[in-house]
Amino acid sequence: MSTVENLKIISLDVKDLRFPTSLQSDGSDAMHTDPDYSCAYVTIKIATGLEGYGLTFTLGRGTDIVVQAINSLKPLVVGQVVSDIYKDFASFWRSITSESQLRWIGPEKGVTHLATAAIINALWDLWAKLLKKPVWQLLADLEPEQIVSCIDFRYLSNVITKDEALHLLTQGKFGKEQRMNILLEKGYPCYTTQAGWLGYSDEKIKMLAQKYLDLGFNAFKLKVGRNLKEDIKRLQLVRNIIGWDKTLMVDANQVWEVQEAIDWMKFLAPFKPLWIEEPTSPDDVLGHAQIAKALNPLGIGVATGEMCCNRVLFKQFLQADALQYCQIDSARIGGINEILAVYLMAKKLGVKVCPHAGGVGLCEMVQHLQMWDYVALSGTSEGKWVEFVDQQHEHFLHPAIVENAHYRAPRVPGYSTEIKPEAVKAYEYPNGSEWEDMFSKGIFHDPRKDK
Ligand SMILES: C[C@H](O)[C@@H](O)CC(=O)C(=O)O
Ligand SMILES: [Mg+2]
Repeated sequence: MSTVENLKIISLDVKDLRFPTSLQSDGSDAMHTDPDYSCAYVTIKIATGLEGYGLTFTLGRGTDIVVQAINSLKPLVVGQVVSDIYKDFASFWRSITSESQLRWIGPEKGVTHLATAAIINALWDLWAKLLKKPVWQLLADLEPEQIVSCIDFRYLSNVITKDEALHLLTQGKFGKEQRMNILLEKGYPCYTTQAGWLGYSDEKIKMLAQKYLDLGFNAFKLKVGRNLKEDIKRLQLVRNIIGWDKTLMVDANQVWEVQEAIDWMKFLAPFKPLWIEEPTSPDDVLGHAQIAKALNPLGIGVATGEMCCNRVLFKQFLQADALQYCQIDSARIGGINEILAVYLMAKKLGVKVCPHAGGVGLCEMVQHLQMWDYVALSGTSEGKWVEFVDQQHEHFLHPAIVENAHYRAPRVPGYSTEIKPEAVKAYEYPNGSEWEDMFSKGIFHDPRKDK
């Protein structure tokens, strides 16, 4: 810790970055038909000039609102001494999430929590750079007491206490070195959603399924939920290509009623999906539990988490057997500190964590978390994957690297969150050069004209 003593945060800057993914229907699903993958991108600078980068993922419109929320939290960050934050990270995290007036517009959910995630992610990037380690290794090297000191256990004690967390983390130390070596050699398994976006033509789906099969992928996720006949046709198309020995997942992105989800999935069951993801409202714990119970005899699990608003809701999903695959998302809840709590609860209750990724920077970040889990907590990658989508990585200075359907363990210090300055200039909304160009060609409406 000595190298980070007395360093003050001197600035926090945030930018609205948007990529025009809706043009090709990249990222489309039954609920989100035209996403422009975007992010609120935070830069935190300390007195030495070192910068930490963090972001939260958005779908285009609304990113400006997250930017505003980040600016509202800024006074709580600028002027802080980083060593004070990292010595008692849980207290700092609580100061951000429980600010007595701002919390009214959350608390710990929605826009304010996305803003928290971007700031907290930047602070982890900074910490890892100060210690010259990738985040996964920083986490793996922290003593159990230090990990626990990052977590706000408020509202969790009926499922996990600090002492239980310490016990799980201490157990996780056995075999850590060996697992680190395996990770460095083999990487961590991933599945892809690249072939599955709902707005893609059948030809494109077939071409991409074949491409990723040839690249060594053995697990594929398809979007469903708009039209049952279409779903059946597409699942058949993809099964024809990948065969029956590969894993298939399906994702409805919250479009169904509870009974509708059960009925629809009975028709998709012959295609042997491993899980149905987000079958209904992301807040409906008991609805998910009902779906999970009904689909269990068909061998289909329930996956959710990418829109689970905080650790408390994750707790209830886990308590109620409402999910079999816990999909933490690196930018939805309040950054690494809160996600650590979810991993610990999932470990205690024996639920597999298969992180959501794919959106801008999500693959870059979440690979670190799952690698830490493998090395220092659950100790296994059996039956687990991190999602992978091959989009927007070219804009990152140190992008996620996938080879043979495995994420390579990042070696560069930080959280892999730094976006190239030229990409920031081109895609800042609405004044970036790419946006100016698209507005001038009439490809998108220029919002500045509405003012
Ligand atoms: C709108 C997003 O692309 C969403 O469809 C992503 C998602 O649900 C997933 O990757 O899973
Ligand atoms: Mg999903």
